[in-house]
Amino acid sequence: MDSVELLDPLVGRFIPTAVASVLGSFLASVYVISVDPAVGLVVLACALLAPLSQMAGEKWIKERGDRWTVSYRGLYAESLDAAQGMATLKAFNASGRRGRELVERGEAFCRDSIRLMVAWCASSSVGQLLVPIGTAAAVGLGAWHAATGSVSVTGLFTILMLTRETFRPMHELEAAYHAAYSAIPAGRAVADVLRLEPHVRDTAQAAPALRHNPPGLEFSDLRFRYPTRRAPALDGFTLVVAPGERVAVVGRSGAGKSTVLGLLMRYFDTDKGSIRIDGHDIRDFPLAELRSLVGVVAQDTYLFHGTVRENLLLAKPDATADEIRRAVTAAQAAEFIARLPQGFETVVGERGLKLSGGERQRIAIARALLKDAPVLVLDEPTSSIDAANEAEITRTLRDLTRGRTTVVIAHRLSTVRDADRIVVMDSGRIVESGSHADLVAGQGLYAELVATQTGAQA
Ligand SMILES: Nc1ncnc2c1ncn2[C@@H]1O[C@H](COP(=O)(O)OP(=O)(O)OP(=O)(O)O)[C@@H](O)[C@H]1O
Repeated sequence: MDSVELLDPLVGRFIPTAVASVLGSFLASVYVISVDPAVGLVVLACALLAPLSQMAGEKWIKERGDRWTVSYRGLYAESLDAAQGMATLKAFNASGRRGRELVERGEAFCRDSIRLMVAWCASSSVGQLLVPIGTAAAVGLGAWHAATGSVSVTGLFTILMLTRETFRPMHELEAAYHAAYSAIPAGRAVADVLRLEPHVRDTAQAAPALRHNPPGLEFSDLRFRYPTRRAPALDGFTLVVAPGERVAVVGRSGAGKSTVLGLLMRYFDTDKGSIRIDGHDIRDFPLAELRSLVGVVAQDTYLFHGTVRENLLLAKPDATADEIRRAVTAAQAAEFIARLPQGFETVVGERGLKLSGGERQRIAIARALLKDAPVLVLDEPTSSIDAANEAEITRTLRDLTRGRTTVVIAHRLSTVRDADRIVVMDSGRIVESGSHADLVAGQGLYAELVATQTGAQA
């Protein structure tokens, strides 16, 4: 946003001034040539050399300008980060430390700004010096030619007037360029963003017809590494979920559970392997169609700045008032929404009224109900809910999963016992699979996780 705004002086001021200056200077110096060729050539040479000398320092300015941009963006991002994370910084008594770091960044930014100014001043002062030199030479030569009679008094008067007119636009150009200098690195930053290619290409034209409702899912030998990581997040993940089956995926933190969801939604594409819905590769579905097939109740529900109703309509923009009422009742959200100051019209989310984790989760469930997708992914659905509400929400979720193919990603093993099947992940692949009783009896990783959690709760 900032970079776009910085382009304004370049587009709005520098470019029109540059066109007018070049044209004005050229015409004025051509007229002086017609009056006195020698004087005209001196004026034209100085008029050309002034901007050329500036261009010679361009590389120097560019280097410093690039450093200035990096410094500016870093300071901006870190200041914003510190403001947004103020509660965390205060809780860790780290706000003073972060404040000092920001001051250091600010000082570095100040130094980079001064370096850029110095480069700018040095390169522009050569050009500026050429203006009085050119004017003095033209006036001196013109006066001499008038004294020797080769130029009339009227000609000398014309030379005096037009020499000034040749150099005047140079001053204006200089001022406009100065105002626009930060637009050059900003323009590069904007171009960098415009050149970015999406990770995932939406090339499919029409969605294949589904034979089963709900459809089955097939994850075959998925291998995936986040671009910023060395180790793969998924390494040979294979899982078949039958139509209508409810499969729970468990595993230690970082095992790759949420990555499976990210790949199913095509936030990223797999490096190797494939995901199929009802036998069709997910890349054969247009992205919008694919995402309309999958409902997600995520770990942390994001509420946008808007009313409760607007947040619910995100799932189904044309939902009727009756559909909304039924969804919130089934998600057990009706009661707390009724208690809000303006009910459904209460503004929530950023800068609005904050809701508790459990209330947000109920909204997420209501959204999933409204979306009514045949495939459902519950990503740690009860992680932000207290034990008293957990049983109730778990019951609601069970109703929600009826008649849908469901993948439950869970940390709290108490929430997955009634799944049709539990699969256990470790280092990006499935290492165990079976019912709760089978897995506990197997004395493997699942039994270990259960023992750890039971021990932690005891
Ligand atoms: N956006 C990302 N960029 C880079 N690495 C990531 C990203 N998201 C996850 N990872 C890494 O990929 C691995 C798998 O992460 P993932 O979130 O899938 O695990 P998880 O089993 O869902 O963990 P948790 O239960 O803690 O949510 C981890 O090593 C994690 O650090």
